[in-house]
Amino acid sequence: MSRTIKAAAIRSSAPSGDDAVARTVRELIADVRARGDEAVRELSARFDHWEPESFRLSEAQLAEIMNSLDPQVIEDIKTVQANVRRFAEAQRDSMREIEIESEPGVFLGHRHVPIQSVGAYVPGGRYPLTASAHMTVVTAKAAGVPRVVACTPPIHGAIPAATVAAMHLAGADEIHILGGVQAIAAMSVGTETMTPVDMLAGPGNAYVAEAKRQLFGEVGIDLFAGPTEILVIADDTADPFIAAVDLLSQAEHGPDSPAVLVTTSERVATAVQRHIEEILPGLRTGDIAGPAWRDHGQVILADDLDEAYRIADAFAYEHVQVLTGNPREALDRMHAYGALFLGEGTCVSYGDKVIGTNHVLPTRGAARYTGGLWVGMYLRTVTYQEVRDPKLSAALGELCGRAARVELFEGHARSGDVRAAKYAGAPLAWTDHYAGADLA
Ligand SMILES: NC(=O)c1ccc[n+]([C@@H]2O[C@H](COP(=O)([O-])OP(=O)(O)OC[C@H]3O[C@@H](n4cnc5c(N)ncnc54)[C@H](O)[C@@H]3O)[C@@H](O)[C@H]2O)c1
Ligand SMILES: N[C@H](CO)Cc1c[nH]c[nH+]1
Ligand SMILES: [Zn+2]
Repeated sequence: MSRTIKAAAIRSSAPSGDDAVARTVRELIADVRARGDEAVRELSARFDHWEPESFRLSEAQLAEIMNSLDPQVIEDIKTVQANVRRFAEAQRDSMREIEIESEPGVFLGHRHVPIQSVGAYVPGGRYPLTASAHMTVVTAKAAGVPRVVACTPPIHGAIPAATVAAMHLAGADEIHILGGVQAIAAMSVGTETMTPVDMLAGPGNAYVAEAKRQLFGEVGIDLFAGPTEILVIADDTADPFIAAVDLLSQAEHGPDSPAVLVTTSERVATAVQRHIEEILPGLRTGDIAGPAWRDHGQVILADDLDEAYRIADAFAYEHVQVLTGNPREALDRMHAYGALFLGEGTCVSYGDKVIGTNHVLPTRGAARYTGGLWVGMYLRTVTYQEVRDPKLSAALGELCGRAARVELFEGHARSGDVRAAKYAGAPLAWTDHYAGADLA
């Protein structure tokens, strides 16, 4: 029976659609819908103190930003984007297009067709999330999306140069310095200066995630990728200092980012908590990670690893780091997570920043029903069919006629009837259209 040693003061919950954030977001979307660019301008000024002549960057501005950056930053962006692209392309190439001949003369197939326009949201209210540009834009381009509109907010009134460079190098077709609900709404419903997109992708804070949730249907969305979460599973072999550092790595995302330790070792539980208190005062973002750990941090003592995996599955967290003697075991034992980080050699920060898997991952329980962003989310798997053998079409027509009439669909039934009549001379009760036709 597990024992909670440190409980969360506040529990994070899935968005309900009727809380304060949801109400604010509803009003902001309605405003952008009603007043277009005028509303976008006002909201950008209100929330981000950002009132440029144009939110969209010009070619000249892009060139200036690229030239302003340290060449090492550009080089690193290119290296990471190559890692993200390599994995995304391998995933894309694993998606087979198929065509089967289900019966002689009957062909059924599916193809993967890129979505035609995508809005890539790259968060940045608190800090520049440059890596989210790799994850959203590089992956969309690997899928073959022809139009990628990338939006990111200004940071403290300035353009986030490295993020813009990452968007540009990733192949974004339009880059706008615009954040929050106003960006999500503008890309979804369109304004005088923004042509709407077909799908939104990318993470964001609670406002951004809620805006995507409310606009889903009108546009496609990738997934619910809200405030970051981390859960560490540790047995007695784990290094508690590494566990503590890694828990805080995600707690620094925001005061609403939960960090949970599930361990089978009382020694590890105690040591991790001590190390966290030691590390926090020296962490530049300790003013965020501290409250996150205080209000959302949990330490749970499990009887054994079986129970630890069960507890971790129940959390269905975005990131699960496995610091145990046999970390690969988690691949078979766990079911609900956004991404697994197996062993001490890797960590969530590698996934966030450099290694090549996608860091846009499900939060707040969404891992129960979806994985993270990947190239397949930008592709629509669409089917087609063709019947080349008239005899088989006639047989299908008779079957269709009977099946449709069971459901009282007379119009559907007749589409089957006419083929049975035209190709096999079947008698028709409701028309003499084919009577006497040459059926050779
Ligand atoms: N799940 C994932 O895959 C994933 C990946 C990366 C980042 N994240 C999350 O993204 C988030 C980034 O958050 P952020 O805030 O730094 O950037 P953000 O870009 O998501 O949000 C900034 C915007 O929020 C809007 N905003 C701020 N306060 C508001 C208010 N009171 N009302 C209406 N709008 C308001 C502003 O317009 C601002 O432009 C973090 O929570 C992080 O954990 C999640
Ligand atoms: N942990 C975030 C959600 O996976 C992604 C990220 C990017 N940069 C830093 N962190
Ligand atoms: Zn992170």
